[in-house]
Amino acid sequence: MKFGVIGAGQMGGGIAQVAAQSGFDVVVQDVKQEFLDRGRAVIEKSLAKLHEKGRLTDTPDVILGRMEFTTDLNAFADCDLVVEAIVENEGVKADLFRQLGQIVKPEGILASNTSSIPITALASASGRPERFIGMHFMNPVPLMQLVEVIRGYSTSDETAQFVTQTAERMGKTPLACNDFPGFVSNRILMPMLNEAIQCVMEGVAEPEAIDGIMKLGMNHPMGPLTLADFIGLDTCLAIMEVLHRGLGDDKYRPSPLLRKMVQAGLLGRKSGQGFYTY
Ligand SMILES: CC(=O)CC(=O)SCCNC(=O)CCNC(=O)[C@H](O)C(C)(C)COP(=O)(O)OP(=O)(O)OC[C@H]1O[C@@H](n2cnc3c(N)ncnc32)[C@H](O)[C@@H]1OP(=O)(O)O
Ligand SMILES: NC(=O)C1=CN([C@@H]2O[C@H](COP(=O)(O)OP(=O)(O)OC[C@H]3O[C@@H](n4cnc5c(N)ncnc54)[C@H](OP(=O)(O)O)[C@@H]3O)[C@@H](O)[C@H]2O)C=CC1
Repeated sequence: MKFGVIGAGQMGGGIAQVAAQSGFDVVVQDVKQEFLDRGRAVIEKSLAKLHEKGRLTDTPDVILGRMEFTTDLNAFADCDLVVEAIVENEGVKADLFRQLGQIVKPEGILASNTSSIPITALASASGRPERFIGMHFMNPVPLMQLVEVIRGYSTSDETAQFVTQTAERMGKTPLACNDFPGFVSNRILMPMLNEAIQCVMEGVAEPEAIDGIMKLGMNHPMGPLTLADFIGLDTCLAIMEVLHRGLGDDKYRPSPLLRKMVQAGLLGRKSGQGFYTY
């Protein structure tokens, strides 16, 4: 199978890596060569770590040999499945899917790794809504078990079955849900992270204490502020805005502190500064 990935950021890189580990031929595209180089370096580091622990069936060189990195969208023409993992912005994603719908062979399936944006709207932009679906991996992709599979209004049974089987071939556990803002994962997770940020703003406790309380008290592997930094505060804000707008309830209002930090360029781990310094 030929597997396409758009975006070589933390999610796109992880999805491409796991697809190549699973034996697929993978094409990864991003808008600039420097993003591809950065993405490839992260993949190499992750593969080295997994190899060292004996968790790969092939060597890192063999896996990397299945991967092609390009800035050209036309490289997706003969892909069987293309998963998009670019910035969490509906307009930007819809523009991309408008182009992809013209480029990828008609029988090819298009999927979005969006955290929250309506799959049905992106499916319409692609011009092939029956062969369009949400394939939502979790971060960090090489370590996390879940793929949330989200059917749009017109997604066909064949498309849902193909993507479910592909997720299984990638060693993941696919779980299905319907197309509502934030799906299941982020409808439940993101208000908790937003509330933790609100606690910082209101001076309820220091970030370290908030994280410590949730780690030690609830056995969460990462505290909510560490996790928000890990996901990216820009992505967290974009998801809260989709929940707020899409569900029309003020309980999803993004914390003003979250908004201010994004405006200040404090995006978490990827910018070197968020609730913590990296
Ligand atoms: C926003 C959305 O739309 C949806 C989302 O994805 S929300 C985010 C979902 N993800 C989470 O909630 C993640 C929560 N965190 C965790 O589950 C865990 O902290 C974790 C799995 C990330 C790491 O596990 P851990 O045992 O706590 O930490 P850590 O010891 O640092 O990592 C374990 C090992 O994996 C390695 N590792 C970490 N990331 C890796 C990667 N991408 N590839 C390979 N190895 C990796 C670490 O280097 C470490 O190796 P050593 O044992 O040799 O030191
Ligand atoms: N972070 C997370 O924990 C998770 C995120 N997601 C979703 O995955 C998607 C990607 O997130 P994430 O990997 O964290 O983001 P990143 O910022 O790490 O990566 C996004 C990548 O896409 C590139 N990009 C931006 N616009 C375009 C475009 N028009 N065409 C091609 N590439 C483009 C970015 O380049 P540039 O650097 O120029 O912006 C960057 O390399 C989002 O939809 C997000 O909601 C899903 C699950 C978990």
